[in-house]
Amino acid sequence: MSAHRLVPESLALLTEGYAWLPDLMRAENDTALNLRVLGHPALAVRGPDAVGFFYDEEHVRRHGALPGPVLSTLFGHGAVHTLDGDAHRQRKAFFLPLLETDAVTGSAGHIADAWDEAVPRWRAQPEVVLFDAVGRVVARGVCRWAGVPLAEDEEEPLARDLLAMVDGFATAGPRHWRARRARTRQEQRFAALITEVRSGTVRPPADCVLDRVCRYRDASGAELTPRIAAVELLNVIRPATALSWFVAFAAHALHRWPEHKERLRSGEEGYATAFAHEVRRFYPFAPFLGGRAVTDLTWQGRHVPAGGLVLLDVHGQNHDERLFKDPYAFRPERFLDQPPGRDELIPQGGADPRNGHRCPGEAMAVGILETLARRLAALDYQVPPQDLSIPLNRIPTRPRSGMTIRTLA
Ligand code: HEM
Repeated sequence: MSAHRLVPESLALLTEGYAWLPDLMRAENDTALNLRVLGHPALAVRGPDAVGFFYDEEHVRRHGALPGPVLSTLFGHGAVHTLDGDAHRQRKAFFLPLLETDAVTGSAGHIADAWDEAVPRWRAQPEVVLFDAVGRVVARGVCRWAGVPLAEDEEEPLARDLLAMVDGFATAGPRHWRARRARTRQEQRFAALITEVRSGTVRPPADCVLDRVCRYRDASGAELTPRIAAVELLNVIRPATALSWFVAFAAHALHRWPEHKERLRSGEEGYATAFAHEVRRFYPFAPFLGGRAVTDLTWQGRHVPAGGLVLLDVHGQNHDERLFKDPYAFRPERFLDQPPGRDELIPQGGADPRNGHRCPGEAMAVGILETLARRLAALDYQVPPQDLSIPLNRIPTRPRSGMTIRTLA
């Protein structure tokens, strides 16, 4: 093992994307690695024990770890992602009801309805780009569920902005500037909505997400400013549209390995859940997560000084053969008899979402993906010739074509 690799890692990240950390780990044949990122010492780790190490607040803090361009696009400045300690616990409480069964079935139900409403429109079109079409379906369904008013003609522009915010967070080019403009536009729009709810001009259903964010109070008893409330409302609506990526991946999997279609259609007990987990494991989404070392840390004999970066190799862990046999085979069956271990499968972070930063929308994401994968498998469509490659140097990646389908009547 070399003590510190001196490759210009930030450059390597841009050129290698998802393969960057896993390749470095493979070269060292290890599950931990010292490296330098933008000239700073860093420690990259993976594995269930490393998840415990990474999510221990005595070890790693999030404040100051997320680059400004990521906040200006993906999460929003002042978002829950950037908080630590009591401030984080208090803010996270707003998101914890998302873990409940009601939220999972309610959101999936509304999104399923929006899918059913969209299918006749798709049948009237020669071709549909599934990635974009699902963005619109999810935006419509999740807004209905969250109590956010959305006129028919607002759906498409909202969906486009939400997808742009996710698509543009990890690049310096035009996609990034599109993402920034999208965030500014939607933060302003949602902040105005929050002001209208607080003044009584708009009356959302009691206890819906919109109602709760307007009433939420932080540790000092103060309500959130309209902008921060808008940021957190968007942190419910926006990640739901990330399901566009996973539904496009599900369509990719059904095209490559059509045998899964029948099993999804048959309604076989547990199969759709196993399929959803395998899509989240197999296909790349979050490459890694990062925080700052609170103090001088040592993990498996490797050190990182206080203030150094600690990276959790999400993509590498989801493809680690020590955890998943034959990791580059798409096999939902692996999750049929045994659900994924909490700290083994980590596409949406690890550890307990109630205590740390793990995604509070994970059960919702699985529920929505299961529901839409079943509907996709039940839909009669053809896949015309197109570029189905999934470039690993694009973050977040997707099938290049967006998965174009021709629906059959
Ligand atoms: C495609 C689906 C999704 C993916 C891949 C995803 C992924 C992630 C990841 C990787 C994190 C960071 C975990 C960490 O920093 O430790 C996260 C956090 C978060 N996610 Fe998701 N997510 C998805 C869906 C959702 C949904 C549907 C919601 C809400 C409805 C949601 C809300 C959040 C929030 C609020 C956080 C911040 C939590 C915190 O900092 O405490 N996500 N998500």
